Amino acid sequence: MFKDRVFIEGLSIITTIGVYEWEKSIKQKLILDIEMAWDNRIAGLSDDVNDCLNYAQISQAIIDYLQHHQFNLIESVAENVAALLIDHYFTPWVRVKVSKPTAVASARNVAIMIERQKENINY
Ligand SMILES: Nc1nc2c(c(=O)[nH]1)N=C([C@H](O)[C@@H](O)CO)CN2
Repeated sequence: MFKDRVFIEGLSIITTIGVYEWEKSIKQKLILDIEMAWDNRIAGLSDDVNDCLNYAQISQAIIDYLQHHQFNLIESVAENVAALLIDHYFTPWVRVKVSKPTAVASARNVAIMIERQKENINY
Protein backbone atom coordinates (compact mmCIF):
# COMPACT_ATOMS: atom_id res chain seq x y z
CA MET A 1 0.00 0.00 0.00
CA PHE A 2 1.11 3.54 -0.84
CA LYS A 3 2.27 5.21 2.42
CA ASP A 4 3.73 8.63 1.59
CA ARG A 5 1.97 11.51 3.29
CA VAL A 6 2.02 15.30 3.59
CA PHE A 7 0.74 16.74 6.90
CA ILE A 8 -0.68 20.06 8.01
CA GLU A 9 -1.08 20.00 11.79
CA GLY A 10 -2.73 22.55 14.05
CA LEU A 11 -3.86 24.91 11.28
CA SER A 12 -5.66 27.65 13.18
CA ILE A 13 -8.53 29.51 11.48
CA ILE A 14 -10.82 32.18 12.88
CA THR A 15 -14.20 31.99 11.14
CA THR A 16 -17.96 32.11 11.58
CA ILE A 17 -19.10 28.60 12.54
CA GLY A 18 -21.97 27.11 14.49
CA VAL A 19 -25.51 25.85 14.66
CA TYR A 20 -26.97 28.43 17.01
CA GLU A 21 -28.14 31.94 16.12
CA TRP A 22 -25.68 33.61 18.51
CA GLU A 23 -22.82 31.90 16.72
CA LYS A 24 -23.68 33.44 13.35
CA SER A 25 -22.59 36.94 14.32
CA ILE A 26 -19.26 36.04 15.96
CA LYS A 27 -16.02 34.40 14.91
CA GLN A 28 -14.60 31.30 16.62
CA LYS A 29 -11.42 29.32 16.34
CA LEU A 30 -11.16 26.04 14.46
CA ILE A 31 -8.05 23.88 14.39
CA LEU A 32 -7.50 21.60 11.41
CA ASP A 33 -5.21 18.57 11.30
CA ILE A 34 -4.80 17.24 7.79
CA GLU A 35 -3.10 14.18 6.37
CA MET A 36 -2.82 13.83 2.58
CA ALA A 37 -1.60 10.86 0.57
CA TRP A 38 1.00 11.95 -1.94
CA ASP A 39 3.92 10.33 -3.75
CA ASN A 40 6.87 12.28 -2.31
CA ARG A 41 9.50 10.45 -4.37
CA ILE A 42 9.58 12.89 -7.31
CA ALA A 43 10.09 15.96 -5.09
CA GLY A 44 12.55 14.02 -2.93
CA LEU A 45 14.72 13.32 -5.96
CA SER A 46 14.39 16.67 -7.77
CA ASP A 47 14.51 18.90 -4.65
CA ASP A 48 12.13 21.20 -6.56
CA VAL A 49 9.15 22.83 -4.81
CA ASN A 50 7.16 22.56 -8.05
CA ASP A 51 7.19 18.77 -7.69
CA CYS A 52 5.82 18.61 -4.15
CA LEU A 53 2.34 18.85 -2.63
CA ASN A 54 2.92 22.36 -1.33
CA TYR A 55 1.70 22.50 2.32
CA ALA A 56 2.18 26.31 2.46
CA GLN A 57 0.02 26.90 -0.62
CA ILE A 58 -2.63 24.47 0.60
CA SER A 59 -2.69 25.96 4.11
CA GLN A 60 -3.37 29.40 2.64
CA ALA A 61 -6.05 28.01 0.31
CA ILE A 62 -7.87 26.42 3.26
CA ILE A 63 -7.66 29.62 5.32
CA ASP A 64 -9.01 31.67 2.39
CA TYR A 65 -11.78 29.14 1.74
CA LEU A 66 -13.00 29.03 5.35
CA GLN A 67 -12.84 32.78 5.76
CA HIS A 68 -15.17 33.16 2.76
CA HIS A 69 -17.64 30.36 3.57
CA GLN A 70 -19.91 29.93 6.56
CA PHE A 71 -21.08 26.57 7.92
CA ASN A 72 -23.25 25.32 10.75
CA LEU A 73 -21.41 22.08 11.50
CA ILE A 74 -17.72 21.26 11.74
CA GLU A 75 -18.66 18.10 9.78
CA SER A 76 -19.46 20.38 6.81
CA VAL A 77 -16.12 22.14 7.22
CA ALA A 78 -14.32 18.78 7.05
CA GLU A 79 -16.35 17.58 4.06
CA ASN A 80 -15.72 20.73 2.05
CA VAL A 81 -12.02 20.86 2.88
CA ALA A 82 -11.65 17.20 1.88
CA ALA A 83 -13.37 17.93 -1.46
CA LEU A 84 -11.10 20.95 -2.02
CA LEU A 85 -8.00 18.81 -1.46
CA ILE A 86 -9.17 15.95 -3.67
CA ASP A 87 -10.67 18.05 -6.49
CA HIS A 88 -8.20 20.96 -6.67
CA TYR A 89 -4.95 19.55 -5.28
CA PHE A 90 -5.40 16.01 -6.58
CA THR A 91 -4.54 14.17 -3.40
CA PRO A 92 -6.10 10.70 -3.78
CA TRP A 93 -6.84 10.26 -0.05
CA VAL A 94 -7.25 12.64 2.89
CA ARG A 95 -7.89 12.54 6.61
CA VAL A 96 -9.31 15.79 7.97
CA LYS A 97 -9.80 16.47 11.69
CA VAL A 98 -11.66 19.63 12.67
CA SER A 99 -11.47 20.79 16.30
CA LYS A 100 -13.59 23.52 17.87
CA PRO A 101 -11.72 23.99 21.13
CA THR A 102 -13.92 26.68 22.68
CA ALA A 103 -17.27 24.99 21.94
CA VAL A 104 -17.77 23.10 25.23
CA ALA A 105 -16.59 25.00 28.27
CA SER A 106 -15.92 21.92 30.36
CA ALA A 107 -14.03 20.06 27.61
CA ARG A 108 -10.45 20.73 26.52
CA ASN A 109 -11.52 20.10 22.93
CA VAL A 110 -14.29 18.71 20.73
CA ALA A 111 -13.60 17.47 17.22
CA ILE A 112 -14.69 15.31 14.33
CA MET A 113 -12.58 13.44 11.82
CA ILE A 114 -13.28 12.08 8.34
CA GLU A 115 -11.35 10.13 5.73
CA ARG A 116 -12.19 10.57 2.07
CA GLN A 117 -10.68 9.22 -1.12
CA LYS A 118 -10.95 9.88 -4.79
CA GLU A 119 -13.52 7.57 -6.31
CA ASN A 120 -12.19 4.28 -7.61
CA ILE A 121 -8.90 4.51 -5.71
CA ASN A 122 -8.33 2.31 -2.68
CA TYR A 123 -5.87 3.44 -0.02
N1 LIG B 1 -21.10 16.88 15.95
C1 LIG B 1 -21.32 18.21 16.14
N2 LIG B 1 -22.01 18.60 17.22
C2 LIG B 1 -22.25 19.90 17.41
C3 LIG B 1 -21.77 20.87 16.51
C4 LIG B 1 -21.04 20.43 15.38
O1 LIG B 1 -20.57 21.21 14.52
N3 LIG B 1 -20.85 19.09 15.24
N4 LIG B 1 -21.98 22.19 16.76
C5 LIG B 1 -22.63 22.61 17.83
C6 LIG B 1 -22.74 24.04 18.15
O2 LIG B 1 -22.43 24.89 17.06
C7 LIG B 1 -21.80 24.26 19.34
O3 LIG B 1 -20.45 24.22 18.91
C8 LIG B 1 -22.05 25.52 20.10
O4 LIG B 1 -21.33 25.48 21.31
C9 LIG B 1 -23.23 21.68 18.78
N5 LIG B 1 -22.95 20.30 18.51
